[in-house]
Amino acid sequence: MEKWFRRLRQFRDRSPLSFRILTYILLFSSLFTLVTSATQIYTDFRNDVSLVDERMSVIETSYSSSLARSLWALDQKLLEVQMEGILSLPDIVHLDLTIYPDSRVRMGDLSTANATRSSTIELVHQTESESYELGELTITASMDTIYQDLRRKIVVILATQFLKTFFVSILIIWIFQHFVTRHLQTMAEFARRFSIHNRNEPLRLDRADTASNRRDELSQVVDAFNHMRERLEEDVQKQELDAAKIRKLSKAVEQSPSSVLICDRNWRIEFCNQKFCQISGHEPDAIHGKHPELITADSMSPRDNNQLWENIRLQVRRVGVWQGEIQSTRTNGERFWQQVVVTPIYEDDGPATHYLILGEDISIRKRYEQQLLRQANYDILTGLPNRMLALDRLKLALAQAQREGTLVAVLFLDLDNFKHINDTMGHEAGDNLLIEAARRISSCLRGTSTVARLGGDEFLVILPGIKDASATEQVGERILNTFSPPIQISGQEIFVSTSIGIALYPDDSDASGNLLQYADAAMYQAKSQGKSAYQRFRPEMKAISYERLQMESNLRRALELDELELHYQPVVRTSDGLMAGAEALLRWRNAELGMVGPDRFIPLAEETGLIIPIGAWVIRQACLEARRWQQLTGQPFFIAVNVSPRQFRDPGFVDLVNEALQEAGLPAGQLELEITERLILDDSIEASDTLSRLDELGVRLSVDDFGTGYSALSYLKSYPFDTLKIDKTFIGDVMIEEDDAALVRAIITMAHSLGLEVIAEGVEDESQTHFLQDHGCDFSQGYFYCRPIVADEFVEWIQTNTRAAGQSAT
Ligand SMILES: Nc1nc2c(ncn2[C@@H]2O[C@@H]3COP(=O)(O)O[C@H]4[C@@H](O)[C@H](n5cnc6c(=O)[nH]c(N)nc65)O[C@@H]4COP(=O)(O)O[C@H]3[C@H]2O)c(=O)[nH]1
Repeated sequence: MEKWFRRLRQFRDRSPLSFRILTYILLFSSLFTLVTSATQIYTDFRNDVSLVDERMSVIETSYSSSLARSLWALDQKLLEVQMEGILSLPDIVHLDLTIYPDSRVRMGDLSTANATRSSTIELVHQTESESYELGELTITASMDTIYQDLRRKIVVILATQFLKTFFVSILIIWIFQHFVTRHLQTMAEFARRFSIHNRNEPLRLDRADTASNRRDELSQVVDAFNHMRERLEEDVQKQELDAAKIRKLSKAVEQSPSSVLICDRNWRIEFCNQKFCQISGHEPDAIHGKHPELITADSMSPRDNNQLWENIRLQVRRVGVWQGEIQSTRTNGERFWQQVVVTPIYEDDGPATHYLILGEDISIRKRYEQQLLRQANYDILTGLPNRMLALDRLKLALAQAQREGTLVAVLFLDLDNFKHINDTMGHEAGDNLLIEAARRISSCLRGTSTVARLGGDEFLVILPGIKDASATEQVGERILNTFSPPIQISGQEIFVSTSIGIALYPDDSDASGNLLQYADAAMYQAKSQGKSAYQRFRPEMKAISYERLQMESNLRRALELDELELHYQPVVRTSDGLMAGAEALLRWRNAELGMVGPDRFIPLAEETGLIIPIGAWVIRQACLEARRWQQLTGQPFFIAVNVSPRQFRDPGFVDLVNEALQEAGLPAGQLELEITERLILDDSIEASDTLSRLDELGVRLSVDDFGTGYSALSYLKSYPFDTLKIDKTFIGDVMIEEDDAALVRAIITMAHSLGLEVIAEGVEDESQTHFLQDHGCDFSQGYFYCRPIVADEFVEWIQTNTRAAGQSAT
């Protein structure tokens, strides 16, 4: 028994649901069996009792009249027989016959019956007219058999029903266990094991894969599980994708090149990225929860700072964005500029939940802008206001003078020997000279005056609020005096003077443009009258100024109108006077100005930049002519062309030379470019590069006017020169001045030792040719041989020269 209980307990623990179902089935089926069996038993019992009653009633109907007759007839024997007959009937155990008035007959035994049931019959004799009550018979039936039967039935039915219920329950339990519970346990186990990390295995039940199985509820639950698993899988994958996206986005924000601040709805900093920390110097923890106004707090007063952030807040709320440039301070105290954009972040359609503050360090751009602004208004070299700012100041001064009834003086200054110094000592020296000149001019003026550099070596001085014109001349005098002491440039003492032109408002003009123009004209006048002087503008100077302007505008159209022409001066071999080449020299034939020499218009062309197209025309034309003459004479021939510094520095210069050679079909070795010493002394990388590229082309390079500059002879070794041209000033005096003769001898020797050929320029008489021949000068050029002549005449000269050569040869 104990064993059975143990097993039952195990079953209960292992399969509580089955156990409970078993219990319920047992309980309910037992109850049900009990009720039905009780009903059945009761019904049977009632039937048995009815049988007894029926039997009593049969006795009444069948025996009452016969008994009454036996009594009427007083037939005791028959009466007993009849009563024994009744007593023999089933269950009838006792009869009690009462005979009126006072007799009684009893038959049967009542003592053995535990439960009885009685019925009394009236015994009446019926005649035709009367009826006589003779007595009554009480019949007692025993109920013991019925009750015994009832008990037996109860026992049998209960036992069989219980057993049946029990076994049916066991069967149901087994079926339930086999078909349902174990699968439920599998599902439970699956659900227990199921997690985000263990979600790949689908749920499968250990049962046959039949059509009916596939349709049943368990399959539906399995499908639901697997569907849930797939959905979860999809959700997890989506979540992983979302997470990856979020990771990517947050990395992008974190590593963004712009600084990022994210504030909550109350403008408290929640997040800042690396860039923000890097540019501001703040640590994320230190600013967390603080207001972003801290980024501008040290750059302005607390009031302005509050105002700024209040404006930002209002604009972001009204317009949805604020952007602007703000100055911030790094934690190390350094100021910097940021381009800032502030926008709200919305979630769905609700109000702003956060604010995004994007910043970009624009300090470099700001500096650049300030620099550009400076460059637009100031001269980079000297730091003085430039032409634009000077004009602005002049206009302001004029307006003020008009209000106050005062005078304004405009002084136009030009350094007298700047060009020469720049040419001979190089750019750097020229720059230093300009800086020093700016300093000296400024030192002569008071605070309200303006000194500006207009360009090149031109300066402008504006003296506002003058009461007396003589004050202007005093300033002019002071400026002239300040240039008296020599200036130290490149280790040398240089004397520089300036020429000053003065125009006065309102005496000369009330327009700023005119005042400048008049002061310029006065300056030219001062220059032409011996330099280092100042001149007040006089109306007749307008004409001179006009002429210069006229020349400039004419020169602009010279190329177009085909007014330029080249003259050629032969270069001969000094030893025999035979033609070796020619130098192309530019002339300008103008209808109004007549024949204009290069000394008059080349500086203007350089100043205005016209030298670039003019110089290009010269090189092209010279190459074409050289090629033509070579074809004509059949002799090798070189053409020398002058190159001005501005032309040489033009980035397209080498290409131009190459194109000119290609167009003309002239071998590069037959073109010689004459370059002044100034260019070479300016040891910029560009100059060196251009010389090398020209050398690579095969073009010959010569140093023009050698000896006039502050020659640093070392350059002759560093650069690819082929020829050295001794300036005509030395040749002119070679027979008179022993110094010059010695110098020329030395130049020839030195050039030869460096592998350079020498051309003597400005040979005017025969004695000079002999000198040059004696000292081995390679080539000569000068009026002695031929003046510069036009192309057609040059062809004739070639023929004459060739003929003369032929004669001297025979
Ligand atoms: N007193 C004297 N002078 C002589 C004698 N032989 C030649 N000359 C002159 O000396 C100058 C020589 O040219 P440069 O030194 O290159 O000096 C040239 C050159 O620097 C420049 N130039 C001429 N043509 C051009 C050109 O096409 N481009 C550039 N950039 N400059 C040019 O103009 C300067 C003056 O040219 P030009 O007036 O033609 O003056 C020429 C020439 O006419 C002589 O025996 N005695």
